[in-house]
Amino acid sequence: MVRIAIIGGSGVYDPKLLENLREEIVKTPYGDIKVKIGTYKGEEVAFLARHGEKHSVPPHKINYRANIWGLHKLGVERILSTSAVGSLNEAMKPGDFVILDQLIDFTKNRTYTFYDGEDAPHGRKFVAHVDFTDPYCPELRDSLIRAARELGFSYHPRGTYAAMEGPRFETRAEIRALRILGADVVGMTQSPEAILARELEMCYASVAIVTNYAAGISKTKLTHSEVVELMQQKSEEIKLLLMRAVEYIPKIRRCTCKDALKGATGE
Ligand SMILES: O=P(O)(O)O[C@H]1O[C@H](CO)[C@@H](O)[C@H]1O
Ligand SMILES: Nc1nc2[nH]cnc2c(=O)[nH]1
Repeated sequence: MVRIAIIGGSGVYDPKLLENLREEIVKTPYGDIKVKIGTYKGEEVAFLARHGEKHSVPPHKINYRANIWGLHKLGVERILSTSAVGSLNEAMKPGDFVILDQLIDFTKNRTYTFYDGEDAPHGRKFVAHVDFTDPYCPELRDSLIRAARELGFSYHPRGTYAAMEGPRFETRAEIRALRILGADVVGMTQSPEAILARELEMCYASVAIVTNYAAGISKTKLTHSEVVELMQQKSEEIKLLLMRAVEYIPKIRRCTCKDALKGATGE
């Protein structure tokens, strides 16, 4: 059973961090996913490229439900992910790591749940309203924070991520509004990825990498190539951070993520 997975976002397409790699196609009610499975210090770890290995899938077209359902089917309990973000907070500068602790969802046209009642294409045909007060697993966040601190990286132990529909970048006015609402960084993929993991009682955390200042703050035009270029510059640090964090993930889950459905279905 693979207990830990890494979801690589923009700029993180191959699991060069793992050894003895094999590829598995996992069938799910939402479609099949392709997962690479390898080992790191004897621990089996699954790797999934969020946008596909060639970044062919835009953020609003990602099959988030197949991805998360497929990892759950493999036995994954803990998911670490990367997110390339724009920063609205001067203190969070390009190249910084932000261990997200909060999320505000402004996406518009995604599929946000597995619990579609009678329409659900699997046996979980019940209604469920899960608690999402704290969207990220405290134990995984602690593992990422400890790793970033020990590696001496420039990091922020918490940050609020505004999830935008994309695939365009934001207007000046949208960023002005998001700052008023308390967002620190902005991206396009944390919703529904984080909520779907919680709905299957999996632990989830994301390390955001600031690739640019957001629209209206940046002095230059926003480009995806700038995002990928900075992610490539940071690829070694990202690999070190993720692997050190994997080592620090507690073997026993004492967080409440594993009980997310308790009380959620009204039973
Ligand atoms: O969130 P990840 O997958 O890192 O991707 C980020 O990079 C792309 C924008 O350049 C968007 O998809 C945004 O969400
Ligand atoms: N939505 C959004 N996603 C990003 N990913 C990297 N930079 C940005 C940005 O400025 N806005």
